Order: sequence, then C-alpha cells, then structure tokens
Amino acid sequence: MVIRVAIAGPRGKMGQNAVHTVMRDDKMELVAVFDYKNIAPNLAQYQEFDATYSVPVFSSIQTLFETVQADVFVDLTVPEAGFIHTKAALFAGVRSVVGTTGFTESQLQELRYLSESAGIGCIIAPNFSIGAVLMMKFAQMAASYFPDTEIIEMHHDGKLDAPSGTALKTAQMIKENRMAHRQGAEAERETLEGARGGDFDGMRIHSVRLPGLVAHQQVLFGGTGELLTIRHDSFDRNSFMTGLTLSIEKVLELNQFVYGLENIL
Ligand SMILES: NC(=O)C1=CN([C@@H]2O[C@H](COP(=O)(O)OP(=O)(O)OC[C@H]3O[C@@H](n4cnc5c(N)ncnc54)[C@H](OP(=O)(O)O)[C@@H]3O)[C@@H](O)[C@H]2O)C=CC1
Ligand SMILES: O=C(O)C1=N[C@H](C(=O)O)C[C@H](O)C1
Repeated sequence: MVIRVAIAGPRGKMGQNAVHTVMRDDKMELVAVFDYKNIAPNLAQYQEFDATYSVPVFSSIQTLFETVQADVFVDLTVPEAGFIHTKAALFAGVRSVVGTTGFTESQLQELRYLSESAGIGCIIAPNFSIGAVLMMKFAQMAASYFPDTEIIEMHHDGKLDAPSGTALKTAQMIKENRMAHRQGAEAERETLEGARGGDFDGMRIHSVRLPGLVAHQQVLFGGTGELLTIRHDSFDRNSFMTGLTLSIEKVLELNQFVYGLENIL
C-alpha cells in the first residue's frame, strides 16, 4: 500500500526536507501540501522545487481535507497554526504526525483528547532524530543517579520557540526519575534577569540562539567531584528524516496519541 501524505509548511526548512523525503520514498505519495501564503496552485511552480514536483497546494486546511484523500498529515509550521491544522486533520479522520514544537500543555491535552476519543493515531514528536531521542533516554537514566542537572539547548537564530521542544521533553523525562528539588544556592539571586535560565521543577534550562547552529543540546549532571555531559548535535536537517519516515509509517497502526518518538522506536 502506498501511504498518501499531506504536508503543511512546504517552504520551511523542515518542510522542504520532508517534501523531498516523501517524494523520493516509493512507499509514499505526496498528495497535497498546505501553504498559508497563496503562492501558486501547484508545488511544481514553487522556486524551491522543480517541474517534477506536481502536487496540489491548498491555502485552506479544511478544503485540503475535503478535496484530497490523505492517510497521514504532517505538520511542520508554527505552534498556533499547527494546533489548528492538526485539529482539522483529526476532525477529518486523518492520522497526524506533528514535528512542530512550542505547543502549550493545554493544546497538547486537547490534541490527545481529540485523537483518543476518535481513535485516530496522532504522533507529536518534538525531535525526530534518533540520536536526540537516545540523548533524552540516557539523560533520563542518569537522573536516577545525578539529581542535579541543567540543560543547555543551542539552535539557529531563526528559531521561534524557547526553550526548544526537545529541551522541554528532556526535562519532562528527567522529572520522572529525579527527586524534585530546587537547585543552586539557597540565597542565590539574579543580578541580570534570566541569567539562571528557565526553571522546570527546580532544574534550569538555558537557550542559546546563534547563526551557524542547527540543533544541539547538552545535559549536564553534577555530582561530588564529577560532571557527566550528555550531548547531541544535529548538523543537518536530514538527521530528522529517518524519524519522520518512521512516524508516518507507524502512525498508520495507531489509534491513540503518542508524545515523543521514544514511544514508537
Ligand atoms: N520534530 C523535529 O524533529 C523538528 C521540529 N522542528 C520544528 O518544526 C517547526 C518548523 O521548523 P523550521 O522548518 O525550522 O521552521 P521554518 O520557519 O523554516 O518553517 C516554518 C514554515 O511554516 C510557515 N508558517 C508560518 N506561519 C504559518 C501559519 N500561520 N500557517 C501555516 N504555515 C505557517 C512558514 O512560512 P513563512 O516563512 O512564509 O511565514 C514556513 O514555511 C518548528 O516548530 C520547529 O521547532 C524543527 C526541526 C526538527
Ligand atoms: O527549530 C528547530 O530547528 C528544532 N526544533 C525542535 C525542538 O524545538 O526541539 C527539534 C530540533 O531541536 C530542531
């Protein structure tokens, strides 16, 4: 069976990679893309692609789902829009794979409810890279032994959300194994606001944004006279494509909501 895929965000850095990945995969067919800007009716007319990319473009997500039969919807846009698109996909009965990050807890809960009450698979994966998922799992393991940890995530300066979805997911996974406590000195005070980073259950998350970076994260664990550093680097967005392909295939077997690629590997 060929998997019919629709992608939102085809001009974006991730969206372009995803379009190429689906087009080159003979088990998949790109049946439509969603672009909120009315650039051209067909992807073949986009400057980012060529004449071989004959795929209809929709600027209304509802019209896309009414017109085209898709098996899987992929969102790679921004959280406000990605939330609306994914709800529309689930209402239309289309399984979804969401790489977009920056959703609020209540948005995630609403998507979980919609997916599970309708029995339609939905994967929200803050990071599709296998190495990043391993980094998160190793950090979760280490937290049982080292309860004092800080996360430093580093991304390109075009990134809109901070902290990254990966950093938040890492902190949530660490929280499951870490004894909750506030880190640092009792009398600690910031003389420059934000110097100690964001506070997640007493551990700190620091976000670096610089040109030249792609997606990188270090999780530091401090112990008596020692430091453990777990680090992952994505040097290229192709690092996300294996997990994206896997998610598109796996979501077809799912009737529930999955948050994190580690749950389907
Ligand atoms: N899960 C994972 O492994 C990964 C997830 N990501 C996440 O994926 C998302 C996209 O990342 P990236 O490709 O780097 O970002 P880009 O900014 O390169 O792409 C985002 C795309 O979304 C479009 N867009 C903006 N606003 C809207 C809207 N209201 N409706 C529809 N489309 C819109 C943009 O169009 P325009 O530029 O014209 O506004 C752009 O084409 C981010 O949330 C990022 O954090 C990124 C990498 C890996
Ligand atoms: O915006 C990005 O680039 C990335 N976003 C995801 C995140 O927020 O964690 C995944 C990866 O870090 C790249």
